[in-house]
Amino acid sequence: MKIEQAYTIVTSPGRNFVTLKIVTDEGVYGIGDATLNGREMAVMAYLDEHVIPALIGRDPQQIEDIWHYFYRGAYWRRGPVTMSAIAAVDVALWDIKAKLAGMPLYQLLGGKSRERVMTYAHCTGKDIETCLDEVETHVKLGYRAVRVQAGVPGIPTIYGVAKREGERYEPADAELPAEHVWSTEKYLNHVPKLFAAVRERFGDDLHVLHDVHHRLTPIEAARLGKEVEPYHLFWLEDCVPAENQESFRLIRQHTTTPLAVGEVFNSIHDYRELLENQLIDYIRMPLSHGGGITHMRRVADLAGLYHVRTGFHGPTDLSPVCLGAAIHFDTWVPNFGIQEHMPHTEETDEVFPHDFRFEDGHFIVGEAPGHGVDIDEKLAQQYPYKRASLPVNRLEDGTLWHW
Ligand SMILES: O=C(O)C(=O)C[C@H](O)[C@H](O)CO
Ligand SMILES: [Mg+2]
Repeated sequence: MKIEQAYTIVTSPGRNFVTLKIVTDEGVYGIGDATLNGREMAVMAYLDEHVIPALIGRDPQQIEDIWHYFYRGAYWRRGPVTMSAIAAVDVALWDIKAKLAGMPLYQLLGGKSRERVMTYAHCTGKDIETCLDEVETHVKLGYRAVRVQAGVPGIPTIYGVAKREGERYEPADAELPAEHVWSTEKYLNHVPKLFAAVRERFGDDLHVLHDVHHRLTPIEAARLGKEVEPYHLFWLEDCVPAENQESFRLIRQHTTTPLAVGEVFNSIHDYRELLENQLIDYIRMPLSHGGGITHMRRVADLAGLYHVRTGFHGPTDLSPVCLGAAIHFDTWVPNFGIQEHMPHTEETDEVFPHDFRFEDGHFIVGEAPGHGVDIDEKLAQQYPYKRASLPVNRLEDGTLWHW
């Protein structure tokens, strides 16, 4: 069997997505998500120019060899563009292999470790009250876990909170990066009040999560982790930028609040010190940025040695193809923790028909052979690419900060 054709498809049904389709000489095909929010065209060019020409003619069943061919063979290892391109190939090839086997992907990975996949919803509001009302709505929808992000007095625009009430939150909202203002002091003084209010209104059973989105220094993160301990968070996410893995030692020494890290990671090496020194509790790297299933399996196994569980990134900037593959992975992986769920628009769901379903706060994996997600290429053409950039943050004095 040979790969006869492979091509990228860019579509924007509400936001941009890049998809790789690989077709075999026997007519079986697979698809992988190659979306890298705000840098879509870089991955597309990498695939079109450097990967696809070298894929044609290869045996699609040799997933492992193809992975190493593009990882080692590039010479320039790692990085989000390279690893997203490799991930798209890898997920498409696992899709093909599972279709050839006539099995849903989770069976090929080793079968079910659970019947359903617990998800967490995004609950946001311009202030604490509005955010709590959002929590109530999501609890009524069946969610057992919620991520809470509320506006902070004195900070005009904040990560996770839509600009206008009733609007969906989508951070890549302008052709060129919007400039936001950040104040660590205002944030740190305000955010513990949010968790106190959530516990006061919803009691102890609800899992409560929060995303700091890389904005603190280690000592500030240590303070926050310590202050929110009484509210028993499920996790505190990305409390500092994580290039310096060693910095988590300081945070860890001060707090028992569980830590989740890695949505911007793309390699097992980004995690090595964090895991081996037991500095975190959840890994977040998504399949579509981290080299696909082949690589993520290794990261999850390494994490398992240190009692660390998965909590895959799942915002709308990962396409339903990534989400569908993640739900198979979540259904199989022994050290599963939770799956992020930020619903796609109806238009996106129409472009990417899928067989996973959402029920009572959980995803239920589908039984179709493969990863169960397809792309309607004709419909995809109706939504042309539109350049969209993530914002940047500046401190109140104008200093460029982490967004
Ligand atoms: O979903 C999350 O936890 C995020 O932090 C979402 C990111 O801001 C988003 O993926 C950026 O593209
Ligand atoms: Mg995040």
